[in-house]
Amino acid sequence: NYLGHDELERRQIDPGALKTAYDYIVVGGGQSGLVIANRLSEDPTSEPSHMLVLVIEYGTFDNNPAQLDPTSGEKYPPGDLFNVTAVPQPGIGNRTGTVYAASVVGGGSTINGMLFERGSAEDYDNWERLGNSGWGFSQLLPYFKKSTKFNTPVDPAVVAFGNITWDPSVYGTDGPIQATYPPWVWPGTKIQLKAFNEVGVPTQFEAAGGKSYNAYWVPNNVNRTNYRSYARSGYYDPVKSRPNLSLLLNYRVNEVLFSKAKHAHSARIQARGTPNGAPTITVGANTEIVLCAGWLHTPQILQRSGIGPKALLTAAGIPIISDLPGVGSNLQDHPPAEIRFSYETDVFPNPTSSAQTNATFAAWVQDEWTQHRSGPLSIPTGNNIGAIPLTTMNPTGYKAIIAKALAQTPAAYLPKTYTAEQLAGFVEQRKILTASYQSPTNGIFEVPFRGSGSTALCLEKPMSRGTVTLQTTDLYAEPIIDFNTNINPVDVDLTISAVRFYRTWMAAPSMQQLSPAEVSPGTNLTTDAELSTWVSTSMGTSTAHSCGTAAMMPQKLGGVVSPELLVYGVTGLSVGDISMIPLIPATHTCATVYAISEKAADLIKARAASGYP
Ligand SMILES: Cc1cc2nc3c(=O)[nH]c(=O)nc-3n(C[C@H](O)[C@H](O)[C@H](O)COP(=O)(O)OP(=O)(O)OC[C@H]3O[C@@H](n4cnc5c(N)ncnc54)[C@H](O)[C@@H]3O)c2cc1C
Repeated sequence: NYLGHDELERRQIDPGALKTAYDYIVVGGGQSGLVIANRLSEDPTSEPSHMLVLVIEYGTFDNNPAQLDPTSGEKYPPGDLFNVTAVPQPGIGNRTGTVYAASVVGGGSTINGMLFERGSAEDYDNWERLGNSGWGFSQLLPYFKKSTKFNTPVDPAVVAFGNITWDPSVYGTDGPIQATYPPWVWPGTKIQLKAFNEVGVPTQFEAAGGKSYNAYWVPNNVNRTNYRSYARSGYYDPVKSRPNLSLLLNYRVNEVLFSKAKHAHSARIQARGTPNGAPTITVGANTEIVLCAGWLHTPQILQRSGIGPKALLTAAGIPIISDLPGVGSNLQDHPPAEIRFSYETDVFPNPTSSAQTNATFAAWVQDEWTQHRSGPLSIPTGNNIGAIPLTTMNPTGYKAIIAKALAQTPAAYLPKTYTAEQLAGFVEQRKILTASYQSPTNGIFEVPFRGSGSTALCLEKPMSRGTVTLQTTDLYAEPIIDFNTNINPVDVDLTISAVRFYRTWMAAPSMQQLSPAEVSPGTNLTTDAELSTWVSTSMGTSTAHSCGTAAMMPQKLGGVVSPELLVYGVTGLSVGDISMIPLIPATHTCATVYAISEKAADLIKARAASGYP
């Protein structure tokens, strides 16, 4: 059929057909898991590369054709997500906030908004500054390229109308994930860009070469005919004939099991939906087990396996294999604050009201899509981002915010469980973050825009840190999620700076043709105290960019994995997903996860080639 999924499902192996052991077990067939499984199973015929790879995925395929259309980028089908909530968040008025964790083959890439951008060079250089040699932007750029194929946009008239610019040299030409600009630009976007320029935010010619700050165009991960290009279509479907690659669906990895010498030798798995105590299967891994279960479950699996904070494991009755306090800590995201302006004299057509109020336009939109896969419905969540440096947002106040951050007692706003090592790690992070706060080449707030007056202001470099903690009374229940959103008052100060700057943007000369009228926060809220209250009632927990819960940092700084992505204190176990991020980059995370997992695969292959210790 259209997706060829009958054939795909025939390939999916039955638990009864499992071998006793594989060379590699990849835990989680989400975005990073499919990348790593593809690369590790490359070259199946020539020894010694004939590696048997098993991917174990909790979810299944999403074969709904609508999930491949750009409009799926804002739908987030509940069946493709874990049904979880965070604990009440004191920093945002005790609201619980949304949690996004994918539970489907392809993971986040199957359901995400298809905004395909990278962070700035500084974002990744900061990882290296934290003691992670080899992870700066120049070393990651080859992997960004390797994962991508940039297609020249199909409609030159749209490119000319929007003045969309790009530099093909920063993209790959034959990578598995396709990217391009869709054949539509809302006219209001051009006005918004011009207004940004007027308030000191220039437009980048191309952001993906390490310049994702100020204002810029962002491609979407879609193919030339505007179908979602994602881990399944790019890394899994094309390799379905490989005899050495197997995918087991609807199974949950409970634990990784270790030898006396603390070598990870097998995974214990259980059929999805079966109760605690139901039969499990143990599958062996001769070479390595790679955790790719995402920011929420990679730390949970580690903790269940005896790798995590000693006190937590003891409370849960789990024998300690490696006392790593950082497992499940360091949780970061981009908390969003919804800001709303109404454009009283909006241009036509616009994304806010034109399709609702003009039947002719609405019919044209549908027709354009069904006949040509073009027009407004070809845009997923958008193509324009402002990533605003703090020095631009708050030129007179940024030094005071930095001074406040540096004067804080580090433990004051961190989870009570933080050890001396973790505190030292946070102090290092704070040094780096405050340097970013005064950098003109790093975005601190993201303002996505697409011609409408309302958007989510996203805090790109928060000081607050959350946790993912095993339920000690039910190890197989979903873990306790605490984002600690805005718990550090510096995050509130940064958000207030962003709100004020948004107002400055709306007051720019070019913007006046749209007559922007503030709806929320509301013009009556002006003082720090008033805006602080607004922030706490309107900020959310997540933009689905959660990361950092098995961070790559030196162990003496509370890290969980080394720059080779190997888990400290054991052998044969690595992390290849978004959990390894030590400091959240100022970008949507999908492209970064492709680069991380491509690099992870190379690291794994290199150690296999050089012989394991
Ligand atoms: C709704 C949503 C919208 C987003 N929008 C964008 C966007 O527009 N642009 C952008 O750049 N980024 C976006 N992102 C972020 C990006 O998609 C993610 O950061 C990325 O996909 C994470 O990849 P991962 O491999 O670390 O985890 P995932 O892709 O989440 O993969 C983890 C996999 O592990 C499986 N799993 C979990 N536990 C177990 C277990 N115990 N045993 C076996 N399998 C298990 C899960 O089912 C899942 O398939 C979005 C994410 C979401 C969820």
